[in-house]
Amino acid sequence: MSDFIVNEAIEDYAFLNTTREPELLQELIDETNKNMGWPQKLSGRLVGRTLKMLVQLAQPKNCLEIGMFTGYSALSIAEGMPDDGKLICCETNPRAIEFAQTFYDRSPHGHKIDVIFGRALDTIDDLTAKGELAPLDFSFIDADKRNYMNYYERVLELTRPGGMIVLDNVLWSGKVLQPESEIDDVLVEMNRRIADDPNVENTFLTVRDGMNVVRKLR
Ligand SMILES: C[S@@+](CC[C@H](N)C(=O)[O-])C[C@H]1O[C@@H](n2cnc3c(N)ncnc32)[C@H](O)[C@@H]1O
Repeated sequence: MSDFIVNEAIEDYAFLNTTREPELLQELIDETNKNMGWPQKLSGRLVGRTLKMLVQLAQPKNCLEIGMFTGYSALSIAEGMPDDGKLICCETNPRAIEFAQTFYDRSPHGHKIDVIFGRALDTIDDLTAKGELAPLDFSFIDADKRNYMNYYERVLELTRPGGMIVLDNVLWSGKVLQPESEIDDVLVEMNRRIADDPNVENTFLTVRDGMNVVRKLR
């Protein structure tokens, strides 16, 4: 099934009428396509520029990314962050980490990014035990969908009131309309829980495969 559920011509039109990402990120896309398995995991311009815009407006200092891959979204987030901001990225693929680091080393925003190898839930527990994670200002959740509810709940606890959480792939290629698998059910339940929670407000964007933008109220 395609990752894109918006009409392809409309998707192309939106892409062509969105600010281009910096050249380094275009190079990162090309190199990911050439060198990495499953290059379609990379979120791309529409998601990346949306993240950059949100971060540019909110100016979060304490940020978390769950699921970094080759660093496209991380560099998009870092680009909008203040110079003294910190983005902690959780990733389990050592090759993706090595690849991403070569681009962070070349980016004027790379110094804002710290990568931690390992399963995100373990990393969150470790950092929380050391008092190094909360209060979060901004988080981007984009790793294994089976754990989405766990990620969301942990991150929500650690987010300060007024902080933001963005979840990618919340339309799950449209499978949320006719869930058939356990993973489909996780996405459906999580989207419903967010919309019903009086402690947050959200907007569900039909950008690419769906981005849920959540703001913690209290
Ligand atoms: C969709 S990709 C992320 C794409 C990236 N955010 C971007 O926009 O380019 C998901 C990533 O999550 C990683 N991942 C999967 N399970 C994980 C886990 N339990 N903890 C941390 N990362 C995980 C995968 O290795 C993969 O690189």
